[in-house]
Amino acid sequence: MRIEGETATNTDPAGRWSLVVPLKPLARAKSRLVPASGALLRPRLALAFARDTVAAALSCPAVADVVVVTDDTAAGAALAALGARIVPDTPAAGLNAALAHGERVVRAARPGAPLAALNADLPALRPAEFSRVLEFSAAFPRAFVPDAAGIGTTFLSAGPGVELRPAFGGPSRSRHLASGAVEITLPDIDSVRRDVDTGEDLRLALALGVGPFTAGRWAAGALARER
Ligand SMILES: Nc1nc2c(ncn2[C@@H]2O[C@H](COP(=O)(O)OP(=O)(O)OP(=O)(O)O)[C@@H](O)[C@H]2O)c(=O)[nH]1
Ligand SMILES: C=C(OP(=O)(O)O)C(=O)O
Repeated sequence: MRIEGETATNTDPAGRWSLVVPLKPLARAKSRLVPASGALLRPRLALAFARDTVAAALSCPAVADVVVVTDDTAAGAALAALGARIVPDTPAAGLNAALAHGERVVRAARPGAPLAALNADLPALRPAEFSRVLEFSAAFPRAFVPDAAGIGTTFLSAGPGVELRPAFGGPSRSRHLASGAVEITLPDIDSVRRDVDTGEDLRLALALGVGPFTAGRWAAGALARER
């Protein structure tokens, strides 16, 4: 596992992205999913969502690296195995503090790179759709993707040298708009907008087509429920 404190110089002429992915400790993550998943499956699904999100992001040619901000050691190890860099969340001060911390780590390592925050609950994320979002975002100092409900945010970008100023949590779409970030209204980016908070969100993500980790977890859970 790579740890905070490692340094690298930004010699990437292609202007590839660094992503910051926040992940709550699994014991507390995706609490709204319990009615659909049950208490046992919930943390496993939360990790599966993060694995599918990180794997899809890392497979985009425009992504140089993914930094996951988490205090969860087991989740960190699983995501490091996919190629993510893991940064501890301490002192734990909530989602936006975690993103600001990740931003500082990324800027120290790759000061001239574009940077974006990406939520870890996008199990249907498709690399082709996400690549289009990244390409589009590169034209603006700050840009964001509203979630499927049109209330929250799944992605927020900042160009080289631009502060991210994350304002995630609840109705963050209006906050990001008010902060001057450009709302990305590209067609056919459903997989980037499909965050999963509730059982209904999960049903819609499964219909869209989730990645292998979530598909496997959900199938195993269904088998267990049948027994
Ligand atoms: N590192 C870190 N990540 C967080 C924190 N709070 C939320 N996140 C992550 O931020 C993203 C968006 O959060 P939510 O959609 O609210 O996910 P959640 O908090 O697991 O879900 P609920 O328990 O239902 O609120 C997810 O990737 C979460 O794992 C935090 O305090 N620290
Ligand atoms: C974190 C967010 O909201 P939610 O918890 O509803 O996914 C957000 O969209 O900023």
